[in-house]
Amino acid sequence: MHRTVAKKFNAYPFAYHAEIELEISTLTNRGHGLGRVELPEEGAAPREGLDAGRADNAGTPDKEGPPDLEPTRSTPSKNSLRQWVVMVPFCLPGERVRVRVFRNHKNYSEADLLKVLRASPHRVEPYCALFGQCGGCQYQHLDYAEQLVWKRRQVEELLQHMVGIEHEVAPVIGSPRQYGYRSKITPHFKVGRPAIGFLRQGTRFEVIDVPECAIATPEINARLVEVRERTRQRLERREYKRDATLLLRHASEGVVTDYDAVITEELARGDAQEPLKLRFLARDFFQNNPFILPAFTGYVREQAASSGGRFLVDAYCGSGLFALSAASAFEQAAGVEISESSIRFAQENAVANGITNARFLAGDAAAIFAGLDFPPEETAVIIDPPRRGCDEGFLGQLFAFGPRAVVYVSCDPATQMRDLRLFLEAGYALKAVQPFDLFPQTRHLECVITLARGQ
Ligand SMILES: C[S@@+](CC[C@H](N)C(=O)[O-])C[C@H]1O[C@@H](n2cnc3c(N)ncnc32)[C@H](O)[C@@H]1O
Repeated sequence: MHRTVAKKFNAYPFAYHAEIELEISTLTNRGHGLGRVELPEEGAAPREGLDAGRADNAGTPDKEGPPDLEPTRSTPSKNSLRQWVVMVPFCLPGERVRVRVFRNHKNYSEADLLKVLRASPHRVEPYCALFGQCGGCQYQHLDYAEQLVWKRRQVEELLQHMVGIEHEVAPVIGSPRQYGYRSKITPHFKVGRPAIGFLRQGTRFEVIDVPECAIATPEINARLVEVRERTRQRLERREYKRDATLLLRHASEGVVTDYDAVITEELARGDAQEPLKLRFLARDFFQNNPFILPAFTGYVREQAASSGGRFLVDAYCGSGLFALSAASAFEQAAGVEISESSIRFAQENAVANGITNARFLAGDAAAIFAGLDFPPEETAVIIDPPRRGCDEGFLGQLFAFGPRAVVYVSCDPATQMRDLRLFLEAGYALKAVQPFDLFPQTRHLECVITLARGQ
């Protein structure tokens, strides 16, 4: 793969493009294979294939930053060898691989996969021809059952490393569809470039052309042909003044491309009721895997309701997904959300679905607690914040209110675990950890944790 050569290459411990062989032992939460090689202690004679000098080879500034999980620090061993971590995308635990180093960091190196010398029994043929080039998917080469095993392990390790506790993590609930599940894609393009697609794996700025996306619904892919052609013609006519992002969103109305379109998602409910019909603006947040939503919302409802509370708060409620799917299990429900358009639709969705015990407030999540007339000891709170997690102001208000139970839904278990520490310090006990795979073939996962206030 061609890389832009710009800044000075740190050539310790490997020369630029040094080729090495190693065993992959685990996956990082970026979905990269991680292996270790033995290095002589600094000061000992360099070994074959290692360049302990500091050559002036140019480096490769276009790779992503350090992994979410710090690799284990190199530790000296008695025989003057030490372990050095090497990260390699697209290879699997148990594999022996030949790789080419493109960057050395202070305590680990990054490398590209050249050859799988001994394959994992879980290696499968990727479905998409662009797998390995496109930054969207990390796991198409790993069989689905094993993807779920590794996602569960990722949550277990985060609990141990970030929270310092061992707690049972339930097996990950998989998606009924493993390809063709995404109901929203947002291809990008850059003015003056022909590619319309997604970021190249490992880069932050380079867009690769993606004519078809294996994880998007077939309906989105059918529409993508026409959307790409129209965009290409407009690019040729120089109609765009700046780089942009297209939207294709699949809902009951079909596939829409207008950010301001009002669209409807139907959510099947297990209790023989009519499906819940949720309307929202195409530009606003809505979960992107509709196939897993009945199991996902059913679990969140059951966790909140089984706490024994009579009242429900849904913080970061969007267009009302959790509040409205759980409202019938409570006397009253209240939702809060910063997007005014989402909250307007949440109110309209309550009326349209004949739900009379739910009310919604537009504002910062922390605003829900002022004037809330629910008794805290009889209230369950669902929280589903953006990737960055909850802010301290919200958590302070939540702890001051002190609900009997909290069901914390997150698409980033690392920020969720950071917040979990604060819940434990505030006297909450961890009751259940249930990951859901809303994002098959990718490193992402959704995790639901249930907390109860200590007696
Ligand atoms: C992960 S989404 C969850 C939405 C909803 N629970 C659902 O599943 O459809 C997070 C939501 O938090 C909202 N949000 C972001 N910052 C917020 C804040 N400070 N206060 C309240 N809502 C916020 C976003 O607009 C978004 O709708």
